[in-house]
Amino acid sequence: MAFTHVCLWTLVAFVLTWTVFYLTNMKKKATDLADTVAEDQKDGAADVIIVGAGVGGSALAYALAKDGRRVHVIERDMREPERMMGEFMQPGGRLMLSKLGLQDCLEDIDAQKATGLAVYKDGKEADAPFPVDNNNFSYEPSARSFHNGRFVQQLRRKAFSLSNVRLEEGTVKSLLEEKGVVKGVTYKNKEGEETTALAPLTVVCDGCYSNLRRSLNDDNNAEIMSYIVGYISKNCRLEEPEKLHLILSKPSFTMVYQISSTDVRCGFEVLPENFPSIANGEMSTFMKNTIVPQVPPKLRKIFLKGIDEGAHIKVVPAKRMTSTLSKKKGVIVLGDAFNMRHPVVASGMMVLLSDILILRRLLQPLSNLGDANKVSEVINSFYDIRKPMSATVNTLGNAFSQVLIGSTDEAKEAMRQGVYDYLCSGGFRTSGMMALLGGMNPRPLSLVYHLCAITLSSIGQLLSPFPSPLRIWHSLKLFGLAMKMLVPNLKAEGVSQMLFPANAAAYHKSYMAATTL
Ligand SMILES: Cc1cc2nc3c(=O)[nH]c(=O)nc-3n(C[C@H](O)[C@H](O)[C@H](O)COP(=O)(O)OP(=O)(O)OC[C@H]3O[C@@H](n4cnc5c(N)ncnc54)[C@H](O)[C@@H]3O)c2cc1C
Repeated sequence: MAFTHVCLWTLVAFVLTWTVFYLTNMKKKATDLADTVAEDQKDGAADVIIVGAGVGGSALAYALAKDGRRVHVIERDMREPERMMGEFMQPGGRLMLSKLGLQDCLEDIDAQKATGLAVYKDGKEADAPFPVDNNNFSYEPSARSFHNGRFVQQLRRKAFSLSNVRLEEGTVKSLLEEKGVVKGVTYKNKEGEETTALAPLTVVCDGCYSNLRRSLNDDNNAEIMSYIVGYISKNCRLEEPEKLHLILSKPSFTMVYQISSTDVRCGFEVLPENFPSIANGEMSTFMKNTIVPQVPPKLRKIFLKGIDEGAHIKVVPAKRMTSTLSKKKGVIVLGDAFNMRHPVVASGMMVLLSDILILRRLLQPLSNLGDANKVSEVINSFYDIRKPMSATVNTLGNAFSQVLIGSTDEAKEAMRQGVYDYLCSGGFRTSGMMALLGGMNPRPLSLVYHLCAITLSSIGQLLSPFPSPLRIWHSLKLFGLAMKMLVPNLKAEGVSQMLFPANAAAYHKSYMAATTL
């Protein structure tokens, strides 16, 4: 009995001692952190830490530094990236670049001018150019295609030419946090030492494979929709290099476009359930037997060139992820770490640049970023103001990607045909869709209008020449499919309030005000 008492009291004493030690230590750490933040601020340390110097991190560093902020960028790899993403800058994205003063980053990288799409389906071909007479779009209405890595290096060079931008090579491991407020990051520097950096504001811009977003959002809704498989055919030039060639092939779309004066990107979408193995040669067979025969003859030679020359085949997941605001203060997540849509609309960089423009504008009135509550207010309004652009592009991307998947279902096929007919019919339909795709008309209401028009014209085609019971059945199915495609996407984007004309006008106005310099 006495022995049990001794043991129990020893255990209680141990727990008490440990608790006191732990609490004292925590308090000391918190005080140390607060002291270091204050000390760092006095020493002229950074106002903002940016994690990642990809498209978003570099562009943001430039924009904030231009406004006089001291920016510390931590990037894990400063070498030129070699990626199969972010190779096409829509006209709307070019406008954003110019508003940020970064338009020259598209120069000296052998970027190619693109005036629109050439769309192919079942042996037919049609052009869908960007509209040239869009009064609402005050910039040259063409896109640029390029090697992503060259563009990223230009952005980095431009940002780091500013004396108040400090670039450091290092890998960020975690966010430093105190009572729900992010104070900085821990990272491994180039020498391999674990160290910390502190600033009143941390921007997480670490891309689509972001580790940090998980520590900020419980709601990690990133979903892999499919895979994009691609390679580069070298030393060749397309007959029409100024068009992005989109083939409505099966199982899904194929794309071919010039990314430099001598290089052509060839790529296609594969659905996760039928992914051929690259290692055992199934992919090569799939490309040669399934994809190549569907590539129009005028593009086929170039498409085959890369395969025959053993070009390196890359596979990138096509993800979608709706944006979620972090509840923590002192931190903003941007770019692919924040929001993703299907890459078929080639618009991730455009949405990101539009976000940077808005954020920079909203932060400008704050003389210092130390007031976490004020910064949080900015982040909340940023989330609303970005909607016209982000919701339009995200909904378009996710809906478009579902329509482009080939199917044996008659209703689905009618919708796919309907998209081709509508996009390629010329006039108002083509210019309307291409203005949305090019980011020249960031209005969700216009998108809903065009998607409803596509649905109705597809139903009209299905019912003609007369509405038999089977045709009526397929039409009802098509209508159901369209709703299933549109409603969840709109709901996920939270744009229902934007669909009321009065609200839509107000949202559009605040978006335009925030992106006008
Ligand atoms: C297949 C595909 C094709 C696409 N094509 C297009 C297109 O044609 N046009 C278009 O506009 N958009 C396209 N996108 C989307 C576009 O590429 C992205 O939206 C854009 O690159 C996102 O930029 P970012 O700055 O968020 O990320 P990134 O440009 O990926 O930059 C992230 C940076 O963070 C660094 N980093 C990551 N983790 C850490 C860490 N822990 N510490 C330090 N640094 C870190 C990385 O090294 C990288 O430099 C495509 C996407 C996919 C998947």
